[in-house]
Amino acid sequence: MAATAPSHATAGVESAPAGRDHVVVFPFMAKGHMIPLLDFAAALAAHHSDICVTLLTTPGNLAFARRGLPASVRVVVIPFPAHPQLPAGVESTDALSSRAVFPVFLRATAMLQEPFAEFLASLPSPPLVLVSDFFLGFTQSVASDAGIRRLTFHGMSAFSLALCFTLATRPPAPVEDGVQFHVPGFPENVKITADEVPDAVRQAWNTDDPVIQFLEDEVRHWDYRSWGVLVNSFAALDEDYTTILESFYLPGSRAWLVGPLFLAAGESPETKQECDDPEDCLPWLDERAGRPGSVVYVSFGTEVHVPAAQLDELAHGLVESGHAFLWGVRSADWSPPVDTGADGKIVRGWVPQRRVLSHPAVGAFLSHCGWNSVLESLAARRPMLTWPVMAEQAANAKHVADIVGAGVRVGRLAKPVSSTSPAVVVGRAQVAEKVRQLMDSGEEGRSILARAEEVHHAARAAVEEGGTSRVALRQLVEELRATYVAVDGGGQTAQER
Ligand SMILES: O=c1ccn([C@@H]2O[C@H](COP(=O)(O)OP(=O)(O)O[C@H]3O[C@H](CO)[C@@H](O)[C@H](O)[C@H]3O)[C@@H](O)[C@H]2O)c(=O)[nH]1
Repeated sequence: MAATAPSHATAGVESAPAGRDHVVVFPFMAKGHMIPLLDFAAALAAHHSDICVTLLTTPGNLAFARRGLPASVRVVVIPFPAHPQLPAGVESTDALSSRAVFPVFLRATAMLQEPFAEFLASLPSPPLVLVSDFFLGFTQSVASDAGIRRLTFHGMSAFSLALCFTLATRPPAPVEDGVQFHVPGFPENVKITADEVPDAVRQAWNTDDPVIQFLEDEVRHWDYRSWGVLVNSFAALDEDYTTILESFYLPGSRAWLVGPLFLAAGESPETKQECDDPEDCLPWLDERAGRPGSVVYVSFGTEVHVPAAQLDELAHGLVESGHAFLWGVRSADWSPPVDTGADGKIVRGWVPQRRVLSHPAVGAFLSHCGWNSVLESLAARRPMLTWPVMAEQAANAKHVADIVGAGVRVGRLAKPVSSTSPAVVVGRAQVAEKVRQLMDSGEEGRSILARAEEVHHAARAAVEEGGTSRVALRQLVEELRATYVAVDGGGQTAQER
């Protein structure tokens, strides 16, 4: 690799990092993938101050990245590739006009290979490790060529990831809708239905969707060759699935459960002051602080597009439930068909979700079950109303509601099952009933709350001194350091597997 005219710029501290004390983190440009890796960078900097952490991102993501990081993490910016089908300035999936543009976005991010290679070539010595998202599969080949080990990150739980890998390689015999089946290698009591199988896996069985092809190539060719896999979860929630997960990687590779990463990161002076609350959600909740646990927080994350007909039913259902709600809606052109009253707040902009969830006025989270939302909700002792839509969210809902017992199921897919069929709509009566089931302090609601409380304590314990995640982070650094050797003449590190 030639190190001529590198096309990257450093924003932050300028010190030239030495290999053995340097970790490079490269997140995919989607909020649900970026946030946990920002937290990983912050956690590493907080607990291993002798390591220099460099976060790699693109210009359009710089401000968001910087806001989530302590000043000690160095940020390097590489240009986002121009793609004829992608409007200039769209550098994160939450800015995509629809899910249909996602394949184009993936192709654009694959073009980051060259500036990424230039960046690595400009380093004085190979870093201790590269931590990069599986969507950036090219990072494996570039790092490998440069004699650098790569730790892959998927954003998912060990449960969902192990499920994806197992079912992708061992499809079950056809089963009817709603019939539960056992997944090879999983504990006997864990059974799932066909519609809980993650989208990418189900589609891979019978379509040639371009996104699925991309993901399959990423995993088969690159991901399984990683030195290990970083998981934003913790042993009490996910240890039953780590052995299955590890079996897909090269012998000796480990799944490192070092989360919840936002708790492991803690709050630096910079991130503590930074609270992006453009819609004044927190003051609105403060007004309801006298009624602890009375508000349902509603959000479908940063990727899901919910059809207007479904949003209408949800609005009616929330009002009919009689409970207060705070709802972050992504669709700019949708208006509620019903007067939501003073106790129903709908916001369009960014919600400071973690702070909202830990606010005393909030009692539950109606969520699409993105993995970050699951962790944030349970860590804040908030039980969940699960409403998965896409990706591995139905598996996460299974995990929360049936395996952990900290949630009530509201519905499943709000999206059309095919391009010609109408969206599946969960009716208002069902929404209202499920909200009341959890919020009306019946016996079931109390036992679900108790489970959320247990997960909250386990999550905190995991990241404290001596906790499973804190120990795993230390072991990860120790093992990387113990096996670090500079590049040999053939461009391979001795420890490369
Ligand atoms: O207004 C908002 C919206 C989101 N968030 C944060 O954004 C993240 C959203 O992540 P997540 O809940 O995981 O949802 P998605 O953005 O939908 O996540 C994608 O990535 C996840 C991790 O791989 C997957 O589990 C999901 O299925 C996939 O849709 C969380 O940290 C939220 O706290 C906010 O703080 N404010």
